[in-house]
Amino acid sequence: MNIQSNAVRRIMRHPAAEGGLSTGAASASFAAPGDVRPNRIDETFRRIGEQGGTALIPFLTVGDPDIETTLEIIERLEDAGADILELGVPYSDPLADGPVIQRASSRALQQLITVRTCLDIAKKSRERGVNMPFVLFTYYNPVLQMGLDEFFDQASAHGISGLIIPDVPYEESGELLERADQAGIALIPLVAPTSSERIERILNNGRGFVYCVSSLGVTGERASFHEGVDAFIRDVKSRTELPVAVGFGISSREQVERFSELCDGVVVGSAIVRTIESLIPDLMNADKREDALLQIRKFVAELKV
Ligand SMILES: O=P(O)(O)OC[C@@H](O)[C@@H](O)c1c[nH]c2ccccc12
Repeated sequence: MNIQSNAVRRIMRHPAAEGGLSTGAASASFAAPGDVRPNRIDETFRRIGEQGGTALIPFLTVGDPDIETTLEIIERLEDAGADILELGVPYSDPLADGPVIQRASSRALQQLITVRTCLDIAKKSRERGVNMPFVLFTYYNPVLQMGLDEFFDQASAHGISGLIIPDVPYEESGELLERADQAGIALIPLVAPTSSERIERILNNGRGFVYCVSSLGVTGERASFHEGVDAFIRDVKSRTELPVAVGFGISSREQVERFSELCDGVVVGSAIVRTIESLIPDLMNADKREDALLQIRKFVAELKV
């Protein structure tokens, strides 16, 4: 199938995601706060909300196991029904990540993946007809290394819609929020069951969507979640007009279905990264590559509710 037909196929599946076509939404279910320009993340949640669905938000580590494979996996994720994609910038000290994503970061760093590579991947994916909004996930150090001016100029130019920086607390994110707003990029806040009295201030400065962390600790598949997680998500939902997504530990359709009752989106990272990891030998084998890519697509398609 040539790229042109891929692009057509993708646009036909997500016409509203193009942003150029009206969804006919009389009232936005989820409005960007204040005068912040709505971006494609808002449109995506609104479209899915109107359909009574839940946004599926995969995370992958860019460049794991290599750049071309990441590009092909991104296409399969969209084909599988992913609605928004978290593009993870590999980092040498991923303090919030469990062993699966730590290993993926190490493999990607061996490919010399940088923030710029990740932005290039975003641009190349667009050229290949991928429509879903991209959320760049990065620790703060790579952004500092690049310089804030250059980072936001390049992120905006490469079509990044959202940004998650887990190691910058809300209290120190004033300049980042200002620059992200200027660049038209949603700085997505993370809230945890322990955020308590800080939640109000975090939500008041939220953009794009609110990322509820389901459990304490680091990323990684879980059989159970923080005991008060349902009440926590309901509380966050009651305090914001933004869409609310939950992540950390989610790895099965049953878990996605459970959380889709409570929120507007579900983030799945480690389970997808581990699936990719388990298939690396086949992904590197020309005779088995296509089947391995199909297995990744099937795994993710099973998570779409
Ligand atoms: O991997 P999990 O348990 O499915 O959780 C999502 C997570 O991968 C992704 O959102 C993420 C990757 N690294 C992070 C660090 C902090 C918060 C979130 C993240």
